[in-house]
Amino acid sequence: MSDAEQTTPLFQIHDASVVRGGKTILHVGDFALAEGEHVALLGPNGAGKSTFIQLLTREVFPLWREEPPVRFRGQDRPQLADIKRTLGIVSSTMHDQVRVHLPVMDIVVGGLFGTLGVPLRGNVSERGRALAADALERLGIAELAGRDVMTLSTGQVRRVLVARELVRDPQVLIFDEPCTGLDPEGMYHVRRTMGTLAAEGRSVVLVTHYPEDIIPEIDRVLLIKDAEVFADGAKADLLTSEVMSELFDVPLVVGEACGWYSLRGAYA
Ligand SMILES: Nc1ncnc2c1ncn2[C@@H]1O[C@H](COP(=O)(O)OP(=O)(O)OP(=O)(O)O)[C@@H](O)[C@H]1O
Repeated sequence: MSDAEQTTPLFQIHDASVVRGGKTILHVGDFALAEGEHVALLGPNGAGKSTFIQLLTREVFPLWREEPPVRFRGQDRPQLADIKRTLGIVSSTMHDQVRVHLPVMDIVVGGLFGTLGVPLRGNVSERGRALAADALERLGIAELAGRDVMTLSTGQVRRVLVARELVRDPQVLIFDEPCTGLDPEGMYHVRRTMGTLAAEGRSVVLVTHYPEDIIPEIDRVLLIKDAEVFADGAKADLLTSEVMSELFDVPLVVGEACGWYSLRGAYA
């Protein structure tokens, strides 16, 4: 990689406004994410977090500006295929679609085709199956390969969906509220999975309502409130009782232990 490529951010946003029904649902002044950098987007319901992610994935477009508001690796009109190859996305939307009796191996191999299972005419090479087996192994769920996905717990399905993204070897993993609906065991494993991927050198972009999801590897947090970037900076500066109370508009107390954060209500 040349020096110029190394310093070009993975994503760059400048003066991006997303308008729906005559209302600005997100405005971002300036934001840049470096290659390999991790960030957590935190904020209340309806703040604009998912819209922010959709700006990056080009599922929504900002208002036109003379200077293009969103750039991917310096390009203002990137190929969608390049973005798709670079990003892996784990969200509850995909989880909701897991309603078919298929072996876990087929679900994971399906990631190579962008389908939920292996397409009828899909020709799965030995290498494809080996990639899928390797992804399952790295996430510590190799023993699930032959299981019917419909028989798994919610937490196991979510990790299978991470493996499904990993077969394409994306440099960036976006986790959109990955722990929603999971019990403590499921949360433990999903958070550990995020740590594994961060340690492999991939960017982890996390969208969450809860500081508990922010793994120690993520140092930067982007707080979003009322369709604006409320703050962008170091976790140690922003995950404080004062800032969280202001972000969520209720009195809250932040705790920290061994790089992990927690949030509880400050009841009088
Ligand atoms: N197509 C649309 N038309 C009108 N309003 C929309 C549309 N899409 C999103 N919104 C509104 O934009 C705001 C931001 O939505 P977004 O999904 O980005 O928030 P979020 O922070 O991800 O919320 P949550 O935490 O609840 O998932 C919300 O108030 C939502 O109702």
